[in-house]
Amino acid sequence: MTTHALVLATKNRGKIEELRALLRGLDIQVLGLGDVIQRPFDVVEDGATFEANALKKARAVAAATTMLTLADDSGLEVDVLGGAPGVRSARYAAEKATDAQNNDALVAALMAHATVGGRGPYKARFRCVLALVDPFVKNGEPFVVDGTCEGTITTQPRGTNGFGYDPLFVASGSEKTMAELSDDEKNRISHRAQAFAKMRLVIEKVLAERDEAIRKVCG
Ligand SMILES: O=P(O)(O)OP(=O)(O)OP(=O)(O)OC[C@H]1O[C@@H](n2cnc3c(O)ncnc32)[C@H](O)[C@@H]1O
Ligand SMILES: [Mg+2]
Repeated sequence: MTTHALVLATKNRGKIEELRALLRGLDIQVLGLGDVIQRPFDVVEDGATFEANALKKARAVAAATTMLTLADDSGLEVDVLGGAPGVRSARYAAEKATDAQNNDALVAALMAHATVGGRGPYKARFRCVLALVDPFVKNGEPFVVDGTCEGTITTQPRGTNGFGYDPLFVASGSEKTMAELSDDEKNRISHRAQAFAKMRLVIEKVLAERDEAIRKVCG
């Protein structure tokens, strides 16, 4: 029986842990960037959409590794901020900002909004686009899926689980922030889980096709 492998085109530890948990149960070995590329490797995320950035990351890593590659581009959209931080979520406070700095910048932006009469609840959503690139599919198109998790932003951070804006995000139907949920609870409702539910079928199909191709060549 063949063991397939897939590389995750992300440097974000939080995403890696969540994607590994979501991929559990598939007959596939999951590798990180550091397992397959032993040199500095940066992809400039200058796309105008999550989709453009996810595709750019997936294509760059697939080209560098020749491996089946899964990339994630994701972020938070806050309605009263016109959809910001959006594609700039990782660098909302500054280039190379920490999660804490981004959270502080988001609270500051909402406080500034409050001083001109705006008030909560601040409707928001997490969005995730996953792109899968198989560099050996002839004339192949990448597979792209998306997922959304609706909620509101609280200006009082709570919880220590998860990553990014999780301490400020309360999913619809929940009282807790994402950072107060267990890993399993977050992985049942998150934007990443919603996207992965669609991607899972695609990965299963790719693996079945590879099994078939391997059987033909290797018996
Ligand atoms: O590009 P890679 O290497 O994958 O890692 P990154 O952290 O730069 O990832 P993005 O460019 O996709 O930016 C996503 C940002 O959106 C936020 N974000 C995405 N998913 C999140 C989640 O599940 N919980 C909290 N914040 C999240 C968080 O601040 C991330 O840094
Ligand atoms: Mg990034």
